[in-house]
Amino acid sequence: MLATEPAVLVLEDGTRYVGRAYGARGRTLGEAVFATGMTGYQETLTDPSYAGQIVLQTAPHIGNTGTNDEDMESRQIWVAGYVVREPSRVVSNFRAQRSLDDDLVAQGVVGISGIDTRAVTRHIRSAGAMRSGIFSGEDFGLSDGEQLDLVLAGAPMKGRNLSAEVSTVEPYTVPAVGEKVGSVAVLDLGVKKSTLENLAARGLDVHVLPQQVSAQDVLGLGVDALFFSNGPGDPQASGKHVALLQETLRAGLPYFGICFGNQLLGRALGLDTYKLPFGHRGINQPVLDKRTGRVEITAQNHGFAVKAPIDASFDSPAGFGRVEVSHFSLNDQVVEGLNCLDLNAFSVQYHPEAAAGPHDANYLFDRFLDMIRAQHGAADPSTSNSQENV
Ligand SMILES: NC(=O)CC[C@H](N)C(=O)O
Repeated sequence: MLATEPAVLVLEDGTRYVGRAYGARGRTLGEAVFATGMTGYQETLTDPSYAGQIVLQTAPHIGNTGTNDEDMESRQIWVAGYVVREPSRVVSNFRAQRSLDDDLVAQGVVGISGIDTRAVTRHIRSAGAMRSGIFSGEDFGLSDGEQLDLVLAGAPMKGRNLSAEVSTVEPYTVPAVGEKVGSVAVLDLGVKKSTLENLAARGLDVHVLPQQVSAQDVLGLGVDALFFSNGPGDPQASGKHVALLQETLRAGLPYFGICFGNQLLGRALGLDTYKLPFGHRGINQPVLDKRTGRVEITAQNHGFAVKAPIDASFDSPAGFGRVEVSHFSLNDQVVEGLNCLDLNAFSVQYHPEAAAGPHDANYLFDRFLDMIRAQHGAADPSTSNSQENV
């Protein structure tokens, strides 16, 4: 049943959008961001990278296919709040187990419906990402000024470290599927299930580690490579993960990173990261692979980016040899991938696991596997390129 109770979305610049209560009642605070995917709302909601964010869906009709246990990208919904135009009145799909509204209520996620999310998106695109709040139930009765004060008291995304909130508490292993090729340590900064499945499907034993482990813990596992996952928060606030990565790179451990893992490789190499005006979130973002000249249509979800020249290779300011931007966005030339020319390390800012989204970039997992295989094949790793140039 759709609610007729009122709710309001308040942005930090004082803009207010009145709609209807959706999901749990109460109040919630977070950075307002828009996602343009026409599909994949369950994967979006359960992507830990959205922790601390109130997500607006530009697709006007949400919830049509309900939710199920298989499409969870992690153990729960992570968005701080959810803004939609029109929740589906019926759930219609053979895989549906519950309605989206059931999940939002059960997990205490405050939402709002009846909002012209495309209008809010246009506002955010010109004014920039902002702190925001959704108020329903008793909190709808607070005065406009009280609601705005609460929004302004909320934590800005810039400078925020959220890794400990989303990471696994205990390490666990996802076994290789089929013939085992090697093993990889995954630092869980908010990892998605489909990433782990993509790694395991390539014959890798996947050792998922809590975010607070040390470089010694990682190196002590004797794995063939290290992977840093996607995740919420500002890469500038993740100094200890950057230091860990620098140490394992110096030890010659091959590395692949996705999204947050791309930003942290950038910082480990001595590059800066910065906050984008309103981020890239959607499943049709065009990226150029400079190596092949091919355009990939990619799934993206990032609010920060690495600062680096996109046209020519350069020296890593932190002394890790030559580096090149491997991929960049064809919408705004933002860095979308890094490749170390003197180390076995690369990363992308977008999502080759693409859940939901196109599979154009899935080859990157194969590239990682090739890197691990090559490392296995090296007669003596201590004389490989990766050691000489660090
Ligand atoms: N999906 C991600 O890993 C996001 C990385 C980072 N939190 C950002 O917003 O840019």
